[in-house]
Amino acid sequence: MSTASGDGLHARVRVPGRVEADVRAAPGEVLAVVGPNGAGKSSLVGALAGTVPALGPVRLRGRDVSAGPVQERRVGLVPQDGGLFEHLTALENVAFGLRARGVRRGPAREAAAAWLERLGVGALAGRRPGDLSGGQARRVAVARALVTEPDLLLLDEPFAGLDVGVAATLRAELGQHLAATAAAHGTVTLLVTHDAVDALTLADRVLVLEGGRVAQEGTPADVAARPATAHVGRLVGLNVLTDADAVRTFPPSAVTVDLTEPHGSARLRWPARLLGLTRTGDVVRLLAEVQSGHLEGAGSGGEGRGNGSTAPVVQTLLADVTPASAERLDLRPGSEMWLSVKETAVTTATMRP
Ligand SMILES: Nc1ncnc2c1ncn2[C@@H]1O[C@H](COP(=O)(O)OP(=O)(O)OP(=O)(O)O)[C@@H](O)[C@H]1O
Repeated sequence: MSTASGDGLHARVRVPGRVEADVRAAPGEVLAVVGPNGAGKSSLVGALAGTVPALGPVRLRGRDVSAGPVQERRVGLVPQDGGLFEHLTALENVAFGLRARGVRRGPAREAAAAWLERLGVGALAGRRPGDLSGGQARRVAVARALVTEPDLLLLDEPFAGLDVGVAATLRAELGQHLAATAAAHGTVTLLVTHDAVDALTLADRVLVLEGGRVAQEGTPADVAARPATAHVGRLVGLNVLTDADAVRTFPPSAVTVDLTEPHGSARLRWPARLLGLTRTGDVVRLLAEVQSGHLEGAGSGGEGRGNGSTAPVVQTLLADVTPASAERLDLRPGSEMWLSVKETAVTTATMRP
């Protein structure tokens, strides 16, 4: 196992007329790449994978791989369509990358079977892609990329086209796999997405591309609090809370702000501290810090939620209020308050048991 993680990724990608971007990621980091259609996301992925001709160095673990043969880049690619070979079984698809690297048939199949098992599709090892559902095929494609222990994992819209529930479950599980792979191998992940939930739940940092250039770069909370472009503003108009058992999303407009603990049925609520506020038009957007271990459910269905079984984690939430409310509540950075949201406004994705 390679634990020397070197310098992670540093690439200066230039695909003339399509994209020009300086991309850096520390070992183990997950970088979400967002941007409107035609921004250059797929061109960037192709350039890093070596499938789109590009200029500029691509340094992985301190070594420039841009001049060498593509098959020698330790890059795992999950393309938008999954890219599975139709004539191979799931197991053969996953073993393929290892075989191409000279791993013998027996060990390659063993490793492939183990990864299919980890992705929850071990029982489907003998099926061909045509006999898998969209979600199952995506799991096989992810297993195929991860089995090779890549230095760089490229996920191009990994949840596109899946139905919402399948995407939510896979997203939550993928987060765990990415964390494990990052810890074991220092793998850098670059995740292209059109979905704010992906960017906010899975990424350590977000890179915004527009017109082939980097328009903004920062932590998900930074980018969500101060989006540099209208596209990003629309994209990140969501709160995401990650707990041990579930990922919950809801819009800032659904959050209610009170100075004392609110009562009422079926609301989730958190004591919070205001970090900052910005006014845009008729809306004041608040950025606040909450401890997710203090997540409290009122009314029905509150079991297992923030019940102290895991250490509280500080997370940030956005809340949109009217300028009049902000004034009435005398909100300023450092203010203590309560945030709450109706359970019906929350979308919950639970992990596969
Ligand atoms: N094969 C190609 N040859 C020439 N230009 C291309 C090619 N593919 C894409 N482009 C152009 O390069 C620019 C970036 O496209 P790219 O597909 O990388 O964007 P994207 O952000 O991935 O878009 P989308 O979200 O629609 O997939 C666009 O102006 C596009 O028209």
